Amino acid sequence: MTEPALAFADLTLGYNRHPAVHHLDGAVARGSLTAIVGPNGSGKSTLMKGIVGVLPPMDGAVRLPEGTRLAYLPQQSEIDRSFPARVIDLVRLGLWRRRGLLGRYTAEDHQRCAAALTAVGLTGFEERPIDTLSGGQLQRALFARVLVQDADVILLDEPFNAIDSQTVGDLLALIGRWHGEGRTVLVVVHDLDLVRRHFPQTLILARGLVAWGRTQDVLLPENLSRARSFDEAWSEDAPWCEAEEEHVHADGIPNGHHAHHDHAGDAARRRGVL
Ligand SMILES: Nc1ncnc2c1ncn2[C@@H]1O[C@H](COP(=O)(O)OP(=O)(O)OP(=O)(O)O)[C@@H](O)[C@H]1O
Repeated sequence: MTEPALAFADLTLGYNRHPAVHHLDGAVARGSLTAIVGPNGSGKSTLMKGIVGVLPPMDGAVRLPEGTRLAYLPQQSEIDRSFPARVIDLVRLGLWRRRGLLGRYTAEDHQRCAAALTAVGLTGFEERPIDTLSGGQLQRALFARVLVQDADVILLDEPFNAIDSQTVGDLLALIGRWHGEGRTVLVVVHDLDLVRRHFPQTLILARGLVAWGRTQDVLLPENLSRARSFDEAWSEDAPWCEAEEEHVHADGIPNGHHAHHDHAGDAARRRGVL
């Protein structure tokens, strides 16, 4: 079997010792195109941040082959648009691993950025300040940055949120192109019709893993209702549970977060939800 593009080994991620993604195991095949779906607050963005490494694991690990080049687009709400940058500056950021932030750009770099802007339909927007772009135009510029990055693994967090249908179609075409080039792409998506039409693989998350595999095998009513019932079970104010037997290390010492498991995950598990 070829080495996967990335793998999760009993991965638990969270904030202030509150787990938000629990005990995730599995591998993402090289060159696969996967939709990550789940209700609000189910841990999708948290998983993305864990893969990129901006959020270190509370337990377990994300395994990436040495030298993997990652590109990550956070949700638009996390992007600082007030920064005084032009579209071309934003796109050139995709070159920073090769050139450094103050690096001199080569003729090839200029050509690469121009080609990326053409590919996203933003030729002529080079000098535009990013705070003057529409949501769809900003998303196109961010996709141009991803194009320039030339990454092996591409992570996109809700790239179609509040975007007009023409732009959604253009961005989907770019995602299809990356998939055709053998890159591994993971995309957080809310629109299940869109997932069915464009994503061969789906991972359903509800803090724990609900289902993961071929989209037609995974996007089933029973899995979706299991994921939705997580939503109903979740309460920020719920009391926490004690450590669980199966998560005690071989040396008998509980994992850091297990002593304070959140109630929602356990309530859901008791109901056969997770
Ligand atoms: N910086 C943070 N500090 C504390 N808790 C956080 C932080 N970010 C997210 N959380 C919590 O972690 C849980 C998972 O959030 P996450 O953003 O990963 O969900 P999501 O599935 O991406 O949701 P949505 O579909 O609404 O974007 C939520 O309960 C959220 O409140």
